[in-house]
Amino acid sequence: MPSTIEHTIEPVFDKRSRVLVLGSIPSPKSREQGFFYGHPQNRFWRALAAVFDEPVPRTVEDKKDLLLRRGIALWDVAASCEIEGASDASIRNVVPNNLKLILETADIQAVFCTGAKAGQLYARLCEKDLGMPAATLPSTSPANAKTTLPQLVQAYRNALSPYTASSENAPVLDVADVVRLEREIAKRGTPLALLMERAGCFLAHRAQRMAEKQISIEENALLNENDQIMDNARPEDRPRFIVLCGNGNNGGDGWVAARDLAENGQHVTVVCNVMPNEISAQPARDAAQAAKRVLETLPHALILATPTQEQLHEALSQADVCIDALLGTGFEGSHVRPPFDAWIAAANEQRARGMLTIAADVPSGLSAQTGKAATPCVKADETVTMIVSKPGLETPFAFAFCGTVSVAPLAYIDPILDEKKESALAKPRAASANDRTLDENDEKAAASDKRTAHAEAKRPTDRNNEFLRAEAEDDDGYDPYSDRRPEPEPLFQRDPWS
Ligand SMILES: NC(=O)C1=CN([C@@H]2O[C@H](COP(=O)(O)OP(=O)(O)OC[C@H]3O[C@@H](n4cnc5c(N)ncnc54)[C@H](OP(=O)(O)O)[C@@H]3O)[C@@H](O)[C@H]2O)[C@@H](O)CC1
Ligand SMILES: [K+]
Repeated sequence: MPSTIEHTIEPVFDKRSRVLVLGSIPSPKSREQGFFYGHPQNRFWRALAAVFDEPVPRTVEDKKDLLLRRGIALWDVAASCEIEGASDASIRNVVPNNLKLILETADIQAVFCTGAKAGQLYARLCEKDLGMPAATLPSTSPANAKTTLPQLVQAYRNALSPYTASSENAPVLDVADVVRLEREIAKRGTPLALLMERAGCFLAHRAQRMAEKQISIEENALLNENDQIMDNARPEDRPRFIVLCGNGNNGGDGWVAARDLAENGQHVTVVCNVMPNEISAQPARDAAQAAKRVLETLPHALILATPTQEQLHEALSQADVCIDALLGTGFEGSHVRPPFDAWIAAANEQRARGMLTIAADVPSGLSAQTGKAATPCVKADETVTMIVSKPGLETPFAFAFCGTVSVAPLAYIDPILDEKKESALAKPRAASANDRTLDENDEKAAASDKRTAHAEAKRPTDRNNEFLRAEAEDDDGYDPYSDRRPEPEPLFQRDPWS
């Protein structure tokens, strides 16, 4: 029997939205959850996350954050209709939503419908009024079995990418400003604990992607139907992850990443110097305690506390991918103190033997502010830096330690940055990167831009790409990815622009 239903979920949009994505009407499961595409088998959120190479958002807050960060407005065509269950084919007597509400606020440049029914309804009831045609994308519903997840991802990527925001344009902020920014984000409703949860999940996501490359899984097998990456691999063939966790909040990111990897069925060893209840930094202590409780229940997870040098070497020698979460923006000094100095040396040795390393926020031992490397300093293949980039990661020689730098967009910061423009919170990532930033010292900013542009030009995006590797070689043939000490050693104190 058809029943009449009213749409009660608020649309998601703001003045920065550039593309409008419309379904027909929320399914019973979505109505129950109070948010769009809520059925666990619906592939909308998995496809969207894959388009932007992000972890799949889990909560309504994560989903809203992703949409706003990427400039996507989300609603449905119907404000009310008659429908049988979740069957689009049974939809009758549709009263459309007032979509003009969104167009009055945002400069929408394209409209997409998530399935044929929504497309037909839009064309019949909304197109004339709005003066914009809509393109129809394949439905993400499990009922649309003929379209696989990789096909969905491709279709949504092609459609959305020209209009949506990329994290490559994220600004560069001084470490002190990042701390202020984090507090401001928390004040506006995303607590530090949630930022850490997202940071850890981003790290886990990138580490899994790195492992996929490492074990050469076919590109088109990366996203299988269940999005359980590498799920088809036999347990003994799965990659092994090691997570080096420090005693501060950088370590907290590592504990969350370890928990997330283990929950995804991966083999994980956490190496730590203190147990979670001894961590004084918050939110790291709570996050690490929660992670420990989960890890202890999983047979493929191991916690190695205060290991001997032999135990550490043994654990590293079995790892395919290492997450370095020892020291982040709180690191100080020209030397890393024991025992982390020995841990870093051991991790770098193992990397030279083929283990891949991914650094949380900044390679441990590298100053996020100046780019100066301490003794010793982690050499990473990739650095996942949180929220925004930091000046130290943009210095000319930092990429010898950072590898590829990617920004994990943990929160929707554009409104904050725009408001803080006048107070000179942000400065641009590259000379042309964006125009919403100011600096109190124009000369300093210009020098920083020049260095940034230089670093951008020199940073290889793929260490396996021979051309990029060749370009990354300095004049003396120094390859930053090798473990040979450069001759002459590039000193961070020496400003190549002076
Ligand atoms: N705030 C947030 O909500 C979020 C924060 N986030 C994350 O937090 C990170 C910043 O965390 P943080 O400020 O706790 O500092 P952190 O980098 O862990 O370092 C402190 C530790 O380093 C140690 N240490 C220092 N110098 C040393 C040396 N020479 N040699 C050896 N050890 C040394 C110091 O030791 P201590 O001086 O206490 O003995 C202390 O234990 C940031 O990078 C990001 O990853 C994200 O999750 C987003 C949400
Ligand atoms: K780190």
